[in-house]
Amino acid sequence: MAKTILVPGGAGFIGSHTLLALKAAGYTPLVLDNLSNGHQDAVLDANFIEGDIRDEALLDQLFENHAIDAVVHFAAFIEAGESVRDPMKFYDNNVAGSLNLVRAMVRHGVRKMVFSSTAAVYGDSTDAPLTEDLPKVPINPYGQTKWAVECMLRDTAAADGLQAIALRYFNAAGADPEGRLGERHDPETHLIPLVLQAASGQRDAISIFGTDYDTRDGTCIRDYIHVADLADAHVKALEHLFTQDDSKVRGRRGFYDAFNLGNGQGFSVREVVDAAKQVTGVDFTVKEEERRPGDPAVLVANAEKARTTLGWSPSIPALEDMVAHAWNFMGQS
Ligand SMILES: NC(=O)c1ccc[n+]([C@@H]2O[C@H](COP(=O)([O-])OP(=O)(O)OC[C@H]3O[C@@H](n4cnc5c(N)ncnc54)[C@H](O)[C@@H]3O)[C@@H](O)[C@H]2O)c1
Ligand SMILES: O=c1ccn([C@@H]2O[C@H](COP(=O)(O)OP(=O)(O)O[C@H]3O[C@H](CO)[C@@H](O)[C@H](O)[C@H]3O)[C@@H](O)[C@H]2O)c(=O)[nH]1
Repeated sequence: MAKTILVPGGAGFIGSHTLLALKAAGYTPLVLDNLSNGHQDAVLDANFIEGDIRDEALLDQLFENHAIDAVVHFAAFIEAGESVRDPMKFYDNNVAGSLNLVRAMVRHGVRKMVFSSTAAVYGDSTDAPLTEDLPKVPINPYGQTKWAVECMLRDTAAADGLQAIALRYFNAAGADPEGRLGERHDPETHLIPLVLQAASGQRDAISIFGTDYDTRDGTCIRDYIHVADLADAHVKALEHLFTQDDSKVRGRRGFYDAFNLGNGQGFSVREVVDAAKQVTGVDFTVKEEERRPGDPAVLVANAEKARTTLGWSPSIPALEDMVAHAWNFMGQS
């Protein structure tokens, strides 16, 4: 029988794309989303429950009524800049929400979780590319909340037999190559969709936040990873969890591991702008502004561990393809 996967945050950008990959791999996803930032119509071909991971009674009801085999947990607030301005909003949703969810899993004997973590846990590291074992020193509350949840999963694995994988995504980008889904954050804060809004005339210009970073052209460098490749990594992570030999788990000992997901290649903000101009053929206005609080200068992944342990490798590594798929989703190509 198909395994049922609870997907909190499945109506969001990465979650909705992952639903397609889960279905294609033969799983039955069940989405739980409070629609604070997601879209119900992004849930294609999966059951949807509107609700909040902080609602203990709802979680109890859900775990009682459905035979859930694993949880793939995307539900969180995601903007690093906003987390600097309103940290408690992030601690409440990301940490208290995840605590409530993990507690419910332990109560109901559901042991397997894949968790959306982030490159932001590494803070302003001078190492590039970043490996998983580097110190976790987030420089914004958002990254801090994600690292707090990772610690909770690690410790709960040791004490209560949870089996958890944290996937540390670098910058999610692109859209479903078949055009069914795309990025619809509102308000949008991410670089690529904003740049494309400038190209399509939906906004007057794009602003570059900071041109005095210690990088090759003074702007921040990020490792952009296609959302379809992230989706695929969740399937691989689940497979890894389902092939763990439970009989070898002594006593209450569980399993916890973390994997970087990126292409291993960094692009500066200016390079992203240039790629968008090339893909769209539009020469839009670019402004230069002050740094945005909470932004590390460089975040580039070493994703070797995900390749060797999970058998994952990106299939759409080119930045131009990510930009083109996002542009296609906007109905512009
Ligand atoms: N977008 C990126 O580049 C990126 C990079 C690294 C990590 N992540 C992480 O990946 C996950 C998904 O990111 P995304 O870009 O798809 O964001 P998103 O905002 O599109 O998706 C998050 C979803 O969670 C839902 N949600 C939020 N709080 C909830 C709650 N309390 N209960 C139920 N549902 C709730 C929202 O409505 C939304 O649908 C997040 O955990 C984020 O921190 C994202
Ligand atoms: O109008 C804009 C928007 C962004 N940027 C810059 O572009 C880069 C990328 O920014 P953005 O697209 O907002 O992504 P990040 O802030 O890097 O964060 C994303 O990527 C992180 C992992 O690296 C995740 O943890 C976060 O959830 C996700 O929002 C940063 O240097 C920004 O300062 C601009 O210059 N102008």
